[in-house]
This record gives sequence, structure tokens and C-alpha cells, in this order.
Amino acid sequence: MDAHAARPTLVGNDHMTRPSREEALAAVRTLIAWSGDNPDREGLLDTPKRVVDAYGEWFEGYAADPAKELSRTFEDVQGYDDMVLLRDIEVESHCEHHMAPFLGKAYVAYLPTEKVVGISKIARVVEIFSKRLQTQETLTQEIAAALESNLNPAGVAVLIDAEHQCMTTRGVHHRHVSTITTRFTGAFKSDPALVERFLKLAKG
Ligand SMILES: Nc1nc2c(ncn2[C@@H]2O[C@H](COP(=O)(O)OP(=O)(O)OP(=O)(O)O)[C@@H](O)[C@H]2O)c(=O)[nH]1
Ligand SMILES: [Zn+2]
Repeated sequence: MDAHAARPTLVGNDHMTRPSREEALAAVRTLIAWSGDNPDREGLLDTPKRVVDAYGEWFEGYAADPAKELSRTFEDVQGYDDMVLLRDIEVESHCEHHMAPFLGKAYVAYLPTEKVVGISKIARVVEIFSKRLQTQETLTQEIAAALESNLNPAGVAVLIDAEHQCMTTRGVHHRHVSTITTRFTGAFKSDPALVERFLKLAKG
């Protein structure tokens, strides 16, 4: 993905244009100095460049369109209409409160009606939304909504199980706390047995 290239204005603020790379480099220098170190010492000279490049990767999801990933579907699946479930999809995201990483796994299922989507596209959708500033709740909801609106399924189930570094490396310093969020739509919402099957298959 060419990070941000397709997005001249910023998400949620159509009037604010994206700062230049030079401005981003200067901001990292300021943070280094604010942390108490000297941005001009040799070991830190290339750090602003590395940090800005890293931000380009961590937040490349702003430049990508989940609907586009889900636009290619296949109809010739012999009427298959049972659950399609992907489990253990890596989640690498950043919380919007501290910009600290949260890491975990996503479990995503849907009940196809007339068409299925390439399974890698579901992992791509998780990746696109993850590579934005997020809360785990919003991330869960956005993945479910993208599948719901693009695949017209009979139901969608999304579970994310993640550990937030803003809780483990700072603040309350509670290690190994996992946060679980779920979102069920359609048949998953009305049929507890289906949710039970999803959870059983997801956790193996
Ligand atoms: N609901 C939710 N909360 C989150 C997520 N990521 C981080 N947080 C929480 O966001 C909250 C921000 O609380 P504040 O009191 O504004 O910030 P803070 O003083 O840094 O809070 P502490 O983390 O408790 O030190 C904290 O409770 C975090 O644990 C998330 O994905 N979802
Ligand atoms: Zn946080």
C-alpha cells in the first residue's frame, strides 16, 4: 500500500491537510528532546526518519479501502451456505488514546448467501482497520460492518482477543490481561446455538 497517497485530507477532518514529511520529522525531534535526550547525538540522528517510516507502516490502513478488498466475490460454490470462519488472524493495532500498540487475534465468521469472498480478503480487511488509530470496540464493529454491507450475508460474527500495551507497559501495569470484544449480526444475533458453534470453532 502506498501509505496515505490516496488521502490528501485527514479522516474525520476534511479541512485539515496532512502535514508534510518534514513537519513529521520535526515533531519526532521534539518528542526526543521532550523525553530528555539530544536529537543531535549520533545514535539519534536517523531516528526521526525511522520513526516516520514506521508510522507510515503502522498507519497505512488510512490509505486503503476495505470495500475494494471485498468487491471480488465468487458465486460458484455449489450453494454453500454454512459458516465460513477464519481464526487466529493477527491483529496489530494502536489505541487511539495513547497511540500504544495492542496486539492479539481476530476470529471472523460469516454465513454466505449467494456469494463468498476470497478468504485472504477477510484478513486484509482486519489489517486495514487495524492499521488506523483504534479502540478495540470500534475495530470489532468496523470489521463486522464491512462484511455485512459488502457481502450481504445471513450473519457476521467477529471476536477480537487482544492485549493493550497502554495497560501493560504504563498506567496500571497489569500484564496478561486480555480484552475480548464481540460483534454478532443477523442469524448470529438471534440464534445462541450459532454463537456457541462459532465460539467452539474459533477457540478450537
Ligand atoms: N474501551 C477501550 N478503552 C481503551 C482502549 N485502549 C485503551 N483504552 C483505555 O482508555 C482509557 C483512557 O483513560 P484516561 O483516564 O483518559 O487516560 P489515562 O490517564 O492515560 O488512563 P490510564 O491508562 O488508566 O492511566 C484507559 O482506561 C485505557 O485503558 C480500547 O481499545 N477500548
Ligand atoms: Zn491506550
